[in-house]
Amino acid sequence: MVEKRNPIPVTEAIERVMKYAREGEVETVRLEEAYGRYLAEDLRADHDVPPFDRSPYDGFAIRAADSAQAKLDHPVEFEVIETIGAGQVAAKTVQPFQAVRIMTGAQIPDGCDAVVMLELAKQYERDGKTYMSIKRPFQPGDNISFQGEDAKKGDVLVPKGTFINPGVQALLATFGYAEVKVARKPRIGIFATGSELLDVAEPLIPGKIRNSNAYMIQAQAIRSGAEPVYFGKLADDIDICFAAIQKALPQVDFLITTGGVSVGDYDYLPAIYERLGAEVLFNKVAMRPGSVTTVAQLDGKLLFGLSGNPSACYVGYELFVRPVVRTRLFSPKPYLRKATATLMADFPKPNPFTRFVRSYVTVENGQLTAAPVGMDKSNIVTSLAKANALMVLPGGTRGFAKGDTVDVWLLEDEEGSDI
Ligand SMILES: Nc1nc2c(c(=O)[nH]1)N[C@H]1C(S)=C(S)[C@@H](COP(=O)(O)OP(=O)(O)OC[C@H]3O[C@@H](n4cnc5c(N)ncnc54)[C@H](O)[C@@H]3O)O[C@H]1N2
Ligand code: MOO
Repeated sequence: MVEKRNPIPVTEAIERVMKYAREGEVETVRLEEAYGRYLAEDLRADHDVPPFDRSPYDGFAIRAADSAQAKLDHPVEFEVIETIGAGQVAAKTVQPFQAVRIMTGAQIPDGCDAVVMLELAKQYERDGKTYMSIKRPFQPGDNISFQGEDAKKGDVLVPKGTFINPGVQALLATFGYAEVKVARKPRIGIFATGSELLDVAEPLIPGKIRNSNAYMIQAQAIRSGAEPVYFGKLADDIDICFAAIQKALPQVDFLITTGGVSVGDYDYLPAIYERLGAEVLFNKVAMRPGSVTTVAQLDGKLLFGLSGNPSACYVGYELFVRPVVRTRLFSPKPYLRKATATLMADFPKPNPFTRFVRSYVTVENGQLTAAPVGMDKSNIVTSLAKANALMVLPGGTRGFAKGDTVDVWLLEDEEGSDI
C-alpha cells in the first residue's frame, strides 16, 4: 500500500526551503570578467562624478556677466585667449571680456561660469588676435556639467547582490574597480534518473526518450547565476543511484535529481533520502505542474527531487531552487519578479491546486498581456521554449476568462522580487 502524501501550500513549501537559504561566499574577479556576476559588496562612489566642472559642448567658456548686454543687433565681443581640449587645464585666468575656446569634456577654466555653444558664436581674427562675438546673454551655470552632478562621493550607487549589467560594469570602471568582489557561483549537482533516458546524440529506440531535463536544468542553473555540475544519468537501480548521489553530495552546494519522486515501482528517491539520513521537508505540493516535487536536507544541504515530467521539473526549479541560488548571490529579492497582466485567451480548466501556466507575456497598447503557450500538461516540453512567464492561477479557483487580470511571474528577468 502506497503511503498517502499530504500536499502543502506552495507558499509553505517555499518557506520550508528558504529556512535553509544562506548567503554565499565572496570571490574576486577581474573587471573584464564581472559581467553577469552578482556584486558581493555595495558599489560606492569614492569621488565626485564628474570630478570637476566641465563643458558638455564644444564652444567658448566665458564669464556670464560679460554677456549681459548681448542682443541680436548688439553683439558682444570677447578676446579668445587660449584653447583647451578634454584632458587639458587652462593656463590663464580670464579677465573681463575674455573667453577660452573649450572642447567637450574639458575642465571649466577658473573665473568662467558659462559655456557658449560653438554654433551660437562667431569667431574671427583681427590684428593677430582671435575674437568671438555672441548675440544673446548667458546666465551663470549655462551649459556646465557640475562636479558631483552624476554621483557624490560616498553615495551607494549599486547595492550588494545586484546583477552586474553593462551599466554597472561602466560604474565599476568609473570608480577604479580593476577587480570586483562578486558572489561565488553556487555549484548545483544534477542527476537525471530513469532507465528510459537516452543521451542527446543517441538515436531513438522503442520505449526510450532523450534526456531533455538535464540540459534544461543546466540552462536554468546558469540563468539563475549558479554553476551546474552535471553528473550524468542514472538507471533505475536504487544501489547505483544511492552510491552516485552519496559520492556527488560533498562536491556541490545543492543537488538536483529529476525523476523518480512519484509512487511508481522505480521511484527510488524517497528511499534514497531515507538511506542517506536526510530529512524530507515535503514530498507533495498543492501545485500543478510539479505536485510531486520533493525537497530534503542533509546537514543543511538541500536536495531537490524535481519531477521527471519536463514542465513540472522546470517549474520546480524556478519556484524552489532559484530563490536559494539568489540568496547565495546576496540578492535581497530572490524570487521571480511579479506583475499583473490581462489574460488573452480563455483558460477554462478549474484549479484545484495552484496552477503555474507556461505563458508568453508582452506589452500590447501599453498594457501587459499574458497568453498561455502550448498544452497545459506536465509532460509537455514544447511550451517551455515559448514561455517567458508563469501565470499563477490560485488553487480553489474555477476557470479564467479572456480579459481577466492574472498574476504573472516573469522568468527571464535579472531583477527579482521580495514577495
Ligand atoms: N499513481 C500515480 N502516478 C503518478 C502520480 C501519482 O500521484 N500517482 N503523479 C504523477 C505526476 S503529477 C507526475 S509529475 C509524475 C512524476 O513522476 P516522477 O517525478 O517520479 O518522474 P518519472 O516517473 O521518472 O518520469 C515522469 C515522466 O517524465 C519523463 N522523464 C523523466 N526524466 C526525464 C528527463 N531527464 N528528460 C525528459 N523526460 C524525462 C519520463 O520518461 C516520464 O514520462 O508522476 C505521475 N504519476
Ligand atoms: O507533479 Mo505533476 O507535474 O503535478 O503534474
